[in-house]
Amino acid sequence: MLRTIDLRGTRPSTAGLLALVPRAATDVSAALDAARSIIDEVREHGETALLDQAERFDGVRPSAVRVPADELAAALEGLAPEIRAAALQTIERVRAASEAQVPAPQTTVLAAGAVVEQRWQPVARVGLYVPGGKAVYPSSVIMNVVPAQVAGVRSIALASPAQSEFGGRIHPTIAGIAALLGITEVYAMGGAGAIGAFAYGVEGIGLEPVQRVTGPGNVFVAAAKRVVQSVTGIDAEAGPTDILVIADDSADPDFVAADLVSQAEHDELAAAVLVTDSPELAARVAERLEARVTATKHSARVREAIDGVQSAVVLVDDLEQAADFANAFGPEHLEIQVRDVDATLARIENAGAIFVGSFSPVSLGDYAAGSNHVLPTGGQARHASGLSAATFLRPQQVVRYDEQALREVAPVIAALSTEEDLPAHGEAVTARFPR
Ligand SMILES: NC(=O)c1ccc[n+]([C@@H]2O[C@H](COP(=O)([O-])OP(=O)(O)OC[C@H]3O[C@@H](n4cnc5c(N)ncnc54)[C@H](O)[C@@H]3O)[C@@H](O)[C@H]2O)c1
Ligand SMILES: N[C@H](CO)Cc1c[nH]c[nH+]1
Ligand SMILES: [Zn+2]
Repeated sequence: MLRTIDLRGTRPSTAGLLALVPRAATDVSAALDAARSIIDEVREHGETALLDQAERFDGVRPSAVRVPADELAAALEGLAPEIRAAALQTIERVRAASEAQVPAPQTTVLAAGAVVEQRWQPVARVGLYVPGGKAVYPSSVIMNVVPAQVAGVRSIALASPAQSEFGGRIHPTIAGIAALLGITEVYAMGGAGAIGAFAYGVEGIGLEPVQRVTGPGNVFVAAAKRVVQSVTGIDAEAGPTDILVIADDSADPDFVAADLVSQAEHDELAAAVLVTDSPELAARVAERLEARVTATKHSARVREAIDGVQSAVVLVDDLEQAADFANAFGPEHLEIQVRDVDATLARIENAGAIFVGSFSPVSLGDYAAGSNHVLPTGGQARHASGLSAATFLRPQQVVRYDEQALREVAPVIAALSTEEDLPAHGEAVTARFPR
């Protein structure tokens, strides 16, 4: 069960807190070498490597990596009505929230005839990863595709691992929801190989390199995204899930336990952390946790995650210290279940997504809140953010000066170019004003 980190009576510095933050023993950096060699195989041997890797890691050899159009059409046709309806509702909510993430273009007039515009340009082509190992993630199709479409990305490719249960095809619900969203370029490939295929392209199957790879995945997927960052953009390292709950004695211990188990269910490497100023609450959560871990379907996986070094109950003196710890941890998901939620919320700087109050569990955000569930893990939320329409957009500056506006600023350019000993820069301006 959860180990205890007792911070009561201490006031560690940020560096001190960072050293105490629980993290999995197998992290992204530990998976880098494996990811790199898997990517190299794909660069060298293309589709054959992807088929070999499916056989090796997914236990099945697909007949081809590219998913044929008729398979997508059949999957769309075969979507169960309740799944189709749930997907459509999620799509509608995620689309509405994603539209609000598109920044407005700006025009700044610095003087008469001197204008700097800022426009938001979508990346041209993206590769979206949808996990499918220990669990399959049709919801991640929506979380990837919708913001890319809202941003105006022209070319979208999607990948998910081959499933042995379906003879090497991708999971039919993933195929069906991709088709529902109008995606036609889909590949049965998983893990680091899929990320490498997106980054470098695969000749022979028409897979052209992408400019950005996004989507969640296990530690190998996250490591592969780190490896390919020099050739393609990524969203964030959205690897093995974590949840951190800040709770005081007003929280319902069963709600807290249920939420910790819900995210531990993803992966043995998932982190479940409770931070509380109430030892009584900690004890009651531990009781409920034991009952829930024993009863839940994926009990062995959940127990391994909860028992892992990455999971803990952290005892603090007060909720200010709880917020300091959360900021050092940089959780993917932060839940705040305390009496005065806004006071704690105001102290939070770092989190992928924040779930406030007793009736906003992480599972809500996983499927139906309208927020995006692809979020930075492993402390990356200290500097990165979750997937959004903005992930697929780049600000570009457009400079528009007329003759008079350039003439007015010419002495500034002359002074600075002379100071930098780059006189040709100044001459490019004076050439325009010979007299
Ligand atoms: N942070 C987020 O936004 C977010 C969202 C959803 C899920 N997740 C995480 O995504 C992950 C999903 O993992 P999954 O395993 O179910 O699916 P996955 O698709 O991420 O991983 C399966 C693939 O991993 C590769 N693989 C498996 N074993 C390997 C090995 N020993 N060496 C090299 N490669 C190997 C294979 O290529 C396989 O196809 C979980 O960790 C979950 O927590 C994160
Ligand atoms: N909790 C995951 C994000 O870390 C997302 C997810 C998808 N399905 C279930 N959960
Ligand atoms: Zn989840």
